Amino acid sequence: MSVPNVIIHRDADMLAKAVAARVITRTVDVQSGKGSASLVLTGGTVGIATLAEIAASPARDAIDWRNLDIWWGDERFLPSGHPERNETGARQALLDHVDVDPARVHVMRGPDSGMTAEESAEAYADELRRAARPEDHGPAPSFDVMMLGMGPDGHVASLFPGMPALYETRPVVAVHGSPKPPPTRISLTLPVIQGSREVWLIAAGEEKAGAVRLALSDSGPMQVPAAGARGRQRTLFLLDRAAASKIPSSLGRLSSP
Ligand SMILES: O=C(O)[C@H](O)[C@@H](O)[C@H](O)[C@H](O)COP(=O)(O)O
Repeated sequence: MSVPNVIIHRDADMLAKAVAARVITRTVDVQSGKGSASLVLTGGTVGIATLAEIAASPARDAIDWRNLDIWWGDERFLPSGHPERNETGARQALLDHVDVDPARVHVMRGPDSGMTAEESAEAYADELRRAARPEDHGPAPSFDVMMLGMGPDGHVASLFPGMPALYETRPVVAVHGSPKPPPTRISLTLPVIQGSREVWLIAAGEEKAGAVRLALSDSGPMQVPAAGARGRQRTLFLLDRAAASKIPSSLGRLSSP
């Protein structure tokens, strides 16, 4: 697992713009190397703001949208089209505005599919398994970039502190009783997160500062799930000043003055 690199931007707005630029550049680099790329999206405020900034960027068409797989780190178990679904936010902010291949937009199904949360998690695990290549050495693709938001309690995706989902070895899990509403969710698990080539944890706001500090310390993921947010080749902690305000200054330098 890679050691996190901390990059600090002035505020949440600059953070979303800078991450958007980074997504575009990274995707173009990966596509020029191997043709297609895979990107895992996150819900949450900064996650969706980042997608809106990608949509607004004139450079967005440098991406070959037809050769991109879109996945989610987690989803709220609500019917499709529900305004609280991470998918709905991502479609409105970005996916409805670019030429993605609908067959490569891999959504986690809601109750309107007729599936229970457990069945939906299994269906997603099957989809991941089908997409995995021998070089991924596991039941899920080794994603090129996984973006993760983080809650003030240190949760990432829908992996909340102290919950059994953190011990899960299957790639996808149904989560019940989430402390952040809605209570039922579907989430990728730590082994899949840690199998990603790059993991980018994105956080803004003072209420995240304590969790950011712990996620960079040697806390275990059981207490602070974000401490398990590490990619195989690269881990970035992309923060605004407020979210970075409790980390030792040796760890990060301000990137946007
Ligand atoms: O379904 C969700 O809510 C998310 O995927 C979740 O993991 C989110 O990214 C964090 O809670 C941060 O959310 P904020 O940026 O809104 O604080």
